[in-house]
This record gives sequence, C-alpha cells and structure tokens, in this order.
Amino acid sequence: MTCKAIILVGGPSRGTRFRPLSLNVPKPLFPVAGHPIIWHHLEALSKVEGLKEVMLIGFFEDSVMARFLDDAAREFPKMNVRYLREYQALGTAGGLYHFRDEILRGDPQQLFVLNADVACSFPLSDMMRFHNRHRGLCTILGTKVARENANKFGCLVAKPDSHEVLHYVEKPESFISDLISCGIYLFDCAVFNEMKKAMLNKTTQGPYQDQDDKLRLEQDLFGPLAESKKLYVYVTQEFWRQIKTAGSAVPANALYLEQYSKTCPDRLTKKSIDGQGPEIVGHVYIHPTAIVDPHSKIGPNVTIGPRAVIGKGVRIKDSIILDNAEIKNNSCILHSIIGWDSKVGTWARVEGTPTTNYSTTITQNGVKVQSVTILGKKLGSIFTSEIRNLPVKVEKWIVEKAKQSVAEKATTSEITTASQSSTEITTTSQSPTEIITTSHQTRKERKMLKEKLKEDDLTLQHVRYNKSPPVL
Ligand SMILES: Nc1nc2c(ncn2[C@@H]2O[C@H](COP(=O)(O)OP(=O)(O)O[C@H]3O[C@H](CO)[C@@H](O)[C@H](O)[C@@H]3O)[C@@H](O)[C@H]2O)c(=O)[nH]1
Repeated sequence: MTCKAIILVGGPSRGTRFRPLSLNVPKPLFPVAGHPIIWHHLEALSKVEGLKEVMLIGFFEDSVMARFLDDAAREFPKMNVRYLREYQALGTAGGLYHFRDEILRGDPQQLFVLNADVACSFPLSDMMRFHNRHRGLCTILGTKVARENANKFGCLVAKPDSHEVLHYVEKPESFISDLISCGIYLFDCAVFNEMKKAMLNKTTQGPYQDQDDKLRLEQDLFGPLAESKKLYVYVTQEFWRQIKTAGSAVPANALYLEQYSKTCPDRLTKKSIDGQGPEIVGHVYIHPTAIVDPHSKIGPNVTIGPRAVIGKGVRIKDSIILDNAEIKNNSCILHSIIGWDSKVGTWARVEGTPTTNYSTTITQNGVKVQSVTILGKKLGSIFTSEIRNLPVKVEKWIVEKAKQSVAEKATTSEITTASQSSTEITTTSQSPTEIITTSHQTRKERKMLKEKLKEDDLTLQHVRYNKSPPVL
C-alpha cells in the first residue's frame, strides 16, 4: 500500500500566540527537544512502511523552509520532503485540494495529514492498522482531555464498540464530548471526491452562507463524512499536546525528552559518573557544542541549544535555552525559555510557573494561570535594582531604563544584574512589552508603580531580589 503525508505548516500571519519566538523563527521550525517542531513529525513518518513522500503545505515564503528541507534530505534520506506554497491561506483542506494533482501523482492509496502545531508520540502505524481494519474514508487520532478544555478542540462523539464517529463539532460552544481530535488524520485518497463535493457545496451556497473561501477539514468535511458513516476515531493513550503559545513549547519539550528516554536514550545527556560534568537531574538534552560548567545543576526537562554557555553554580529546570544564550554564574532559570543570544547576568532568577493541563488559556477570570517566562532574541538591556523604599528619582530611573529598552527592541530582552543585587525581569509570550514583577515591595508600593507604568502603557509586575539594593 503506497502512502504519502502532508504536514500543514500554516504561514506567517498565524502563530501570533507564539510571539516573541515566532518573530525570529516560524513556529513549525522552533526547536523543541533539540529539533524543529516538525522534525518530530518527519521522524515519526519515516517509520511508516511504504511512506516515501512528505509535503509541507503552507503559505510561508519558499526561502523560509529551504534550510530545513536541506537538513531533512540529509537526515531522512529515504523520504522525499518538499514544500508546496499556497498563494494565500486556503484553509486546512484548501491547500490539499489545490495541490491534489501533485499529491495524487504516483497513485498513492492513503494520505496522512498532520497539523504542525502538536507534540505527539505519533502512533501512525497503529492508526494505519486500525484504518485498514475499519475501512472508513478517514481515521482521526483522538484523545481524551479534561471536560473544561474540550471546547477548544474538534470534539467527537463515537460509538464505543466500532469507533465510528457519529458527530463531529469543531470547537463547540457547549460541552459535547471530552474525546477530541488531535489534528492527525489518515485518509483514503478517495477523500478528494468528498472534498470536491464540499468545495462545490461551498461555492453554490455563496458568500452569504460562508464569508470566506477557505475549505476546512474540520468544518466542511468531517461533518458530511460522519453523516455518511465514513469517519472513525483511533483513540490514543499516549502523549499528545498542542503547541500554540510560546510557553507551550516547554511542556512539549518535556514530553519529547521523556519519549527519548524510552525510545533512544542515547540522545539524552548522561549523568556524570566521575563528577567531571554538571549534575544532571532527569531528562536533559545538551547540544554537543554547548559549554556547561561542571558546577551547575541541570534538569529535569531541559534542552540546551548549540553554543549556549552555562556558568558555574547555575540551576536550570523545565526550560529551553536557545542557541548562543549565556547564563552567567549562580543564576537560576525555571519554567522559562531563554532566547537566542540572550544574556542572563550573575545571580539572576528567571522564573515562570509550571503548566499542567492541555489548556492554552493564559488568564482565567483575570488571574494568570500559565506564565512560562520567555526572553526573545538578544539585545535590549534591562537593568533593575531594589524598588522597595527607593527614592522617587531611582524609581524613575528604573522606569526610564525599562521604557528605553522596550522601545529599542520590544521583542527582545537581556537580563543584567546591577552591581551587588540579584534581579529578575521577565517578558512574556503575551506581550513583549510587558515587564513582570513582584517581590519585596509592599502592595501599596506595587500599586503605585503599576499605576505609574500604566500611564505609559507599560506594565511592571514582577521583580525579585535576593540581595541588597545596588548603590546607584
Ligand atoms: N497550509 C495551511 N495550513 C493551515 C491553514 N490554516 C491552518 N493551518 C495549519 O493547520 C493546523 C491547524 O491550525 P488551526 O486552523 O489554527 O486549528 P487549531 O485551532 O489548531 O485546531 C485544529 O487542531 C486541533 C488539535 O490541535 C483540533 O482539535 C481541531 O479540530 C483543529 O483541527 C496548524 O498546523 C496550522 O498551521 C491554511 O490555510 N493553510
């Protein structure tokens, strides 16, 4: 049975929730567990028997994908991987339909379609066996999520015994089912006839029925397929997670590192037996070109990218350190992403909070529920010092410095400690101009400072100090 695969990579107008990281690299190519997000898709596809061709479909410029394609050709020599560019966003089925001749060349029988923005164990061969047994036109990979998160996904109601999908509703307003679509599908190529029907349906219905001309798998195809009893769901018990926000790269990183520990433990950094290397806790990936001081403690769930430099006494946990970043002595990095070429000074503390569930919601009822700390790509120095009990002129200086820095390079950041003090400044994925702070200040002081910053459209929420203020 011959089979091809498509990865839906989207394009530059998407991925805004992945800022600031997507300002420097397209989201599908952001490195998680030492490799671009869609490299993990390719690795899984390379294990499917009979699969020789993978097409990335999206609306990025061709040049954006060029280097990745060269690397893929070297790393996955048995598969032909290429990029097909949509002239505009055509929707999740629109690109497939547009390139149907290209896809059907060579007469493949089956087609995997994978959303780019997921981390998954990709049980593709199991899906294929299931699909061949049930003989539907499409098998969706499904997983169960917490009831309160279900309506952020495509929801499925299926017969418990046959797994035939009875209803498919994309992001329903009220609860329908906790069984959701993972955005990973296996189609019989006959599905292109159904796409043609859906396309005709759309054009005959005209603009009053549907405001745009995109063709979507979720809204335009799965409903009719379920009605005609041609849609099945293969439910996985293994890991799956969306990668939507920049912060969600951190839990995705942890999942892939855990997978390495089971399937290819050699990729992980080993614990040092002779005490010559850094102290490694749990699953850690350190690129061979990174320099990590033997007196640092790294892990669990940490990836350190090429040419990063990690100083003495540094502690890193649940974080991604990107290429060329430098963490100076005695700093602590928790639940964070440190961007390319960023520099974190000595005794700094860069800290986010753990993300636990499938939700991509950042705030709930006005309270922040996810806050992985993100430093974008280098530049923009932000100096801080003890704010509590500081004279007004020093406070002003801090605010001025922060504003200047943000204005210079809103998307990037560098943390530098001022003389004796230890500081923490974080920018978030939500808004690169946000400086987060709390700490030794009294509530009143913090309120006053925030009010002041609000006037300038800059939010100061969090600064933490471990030592006495610097002499300014
Ligand atoms: N080529 C191309 N790709 C697209 C387009 N629109 C979206 N994509 C890609 O298609 C995938 C789905 O993106 P969204 O349209 O943003 O959907 P979603 O909110 O992620 O929901 C989808 O995935 C969930 C699982 O992660 C599903 O539960 C849900 O049903 C749906 O399929 C992403 O990889 C995105 O880059 C398009 O016009 N063209």
